Amino acid sequence: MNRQPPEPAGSGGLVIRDLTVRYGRAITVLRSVDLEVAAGTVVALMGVNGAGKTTLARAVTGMLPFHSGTVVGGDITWRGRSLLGRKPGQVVRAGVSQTLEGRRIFAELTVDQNLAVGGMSRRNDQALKDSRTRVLDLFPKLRERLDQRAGYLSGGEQQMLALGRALMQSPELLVLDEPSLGLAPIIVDQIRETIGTIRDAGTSVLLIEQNAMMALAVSDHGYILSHGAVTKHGPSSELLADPDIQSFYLGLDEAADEHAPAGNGAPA
Ligand SMILES: Nc1ncnc2c1ncn2[C@@H]1O[C@H](COP(=O)(O)OP(=O)(O)OP(=O)(O)O)[C@@H](O)[C@H]1O
Repeated sequence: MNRQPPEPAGSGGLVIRDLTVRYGRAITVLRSVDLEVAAGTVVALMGVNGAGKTTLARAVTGMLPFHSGTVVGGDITWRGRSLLGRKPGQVVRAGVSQTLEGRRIFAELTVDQNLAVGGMSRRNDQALKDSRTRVLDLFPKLRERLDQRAGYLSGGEQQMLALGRALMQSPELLVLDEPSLGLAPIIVDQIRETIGTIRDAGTSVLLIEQNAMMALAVSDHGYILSHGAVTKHGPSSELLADPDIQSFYLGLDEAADEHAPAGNGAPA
């Protein structure tokens, strides 16, 4: 496994600086967020429901306008160039793909057709074929079910298909929104291992997760988002040892539930 210290993101990775995002005219959801994903690393973004994790993913992937969201301050650069104002297709062509929260696959299409849709913006047939082979090597279960309707796959297989579809673009950065959501622990372990494999093959990952244990186990660096602001960040090994994070996010303190603030009140 590649555990070299990450290079500074600089021009090689994703750099988010002072990002403020609003929905409509009045709802400010992200406040002056700074975050980096250096090339070749997995970065975990964690936080409770409503902290703003998905909003950050939308800002990166050009999806905010579909949700009446606007970047009102700061910048997001990828390989040294701003992503602000780019449409989702342009972001994908720049090398950034994403999976959406809740495993959104096309249930009526077959596994193979879902993968084909994932590779649609690739013009080169050979590149498409190579991507498909790489994805099926990574997920042998999908190869066995190529002609099956995606809606009949198990939850874990659907998540693998969602990941595989995003990988059809051979992205340099993959943004994963809660890949462990609703999955059994054994499947979560498989997804975690797959994320490590994807990173080792050279794709950086921004992993959005409420499952902090899983996220910190596979990531190099982690960020905690609370009420739209980054309240803590550091190497994942250090966050795993942090008493606040252990008690609130990892459930390692039996009293955590009693002391946990209500709603979105994660420790600052
Ligand atoms: N289109 C929208 N219009 C107005 N408010 C929104 C919109 N989308 C999200 N929000 C609000 O923004 C806040 C952050 O939501 P977001 O989905 O980014 O959080 P999250 O950390 O991803 O939560 P979860 O883990 O539950 O998905 C929430 O209060 C949510 O209600």
